[in-house]
Amino acid sequence: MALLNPDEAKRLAAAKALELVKPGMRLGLGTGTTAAHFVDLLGAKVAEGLDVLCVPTSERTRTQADTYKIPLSTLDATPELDLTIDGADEFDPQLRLIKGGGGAHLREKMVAAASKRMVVITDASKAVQTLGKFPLPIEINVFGAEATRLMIIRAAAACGCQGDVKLRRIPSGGPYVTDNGHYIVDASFGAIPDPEKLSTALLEIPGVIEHGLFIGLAKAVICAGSEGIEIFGQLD
Ligand SMILES: O=C[C@H](O)[C@H](O)[C@H](O)COP(=O)(O)O
Repeated sequence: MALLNPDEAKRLAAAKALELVKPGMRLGLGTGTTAAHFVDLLGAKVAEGLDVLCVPTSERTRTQADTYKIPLSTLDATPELDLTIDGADEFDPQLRLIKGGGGAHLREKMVAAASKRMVVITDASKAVQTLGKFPLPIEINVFGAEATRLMIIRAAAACGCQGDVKLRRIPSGGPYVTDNGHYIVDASFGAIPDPEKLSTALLEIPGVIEHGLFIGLAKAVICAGSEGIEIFGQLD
């Protein structure tokens, strides 16, 4: 196989994930550049007559899926899903993830948790031994955002995590606002020695809505590198 660039690798992983989709399935659609390849490929199948019902994890994905006329639902109307396909910012050997680089991790986690299976699609650059090189996104309430940020710093330090915790901003300088109307802080810890402990500690902070650590949710990772596909975990 010819060497793949990262975007070709993402598309290859998305194409492999498409093989898991069967007629009649209720699907969760992830967010991000890798998930967008999956939506493209799924859209082509829907145009050929594939019958699926999908719940998007962001307004961006909803808009993209709409352009293909992919039948869409909500987690309220379709609260139980068969399969979610989504990207990730990092994954480790235990299939723990960091997600939320695109700000969608709250809906992504809710949709993944409502699914029988979550399968992650990535390029090889996302594989790590220890999570944390990618800044951990933490969605927080707008009210008292600075107080919450300081509590996050203290709670993280007690879990062995230190580093900048910064409010995410848009290019014009204002705070980034999620689809849910919240802010995000990005925590540059470098390494997260105990993701389970950090997860619990963060969720105990009243202003924290949801963080981007996905633990025990991904059943498999389809990882495409310059030489082809590697599967971690169980695809079915
Ligand atoms: O909020 C965004 C999501 O968690 C994405 O799935 C994640 O950031 C990976 O995105 P990409 O496929 O663009 O690297």
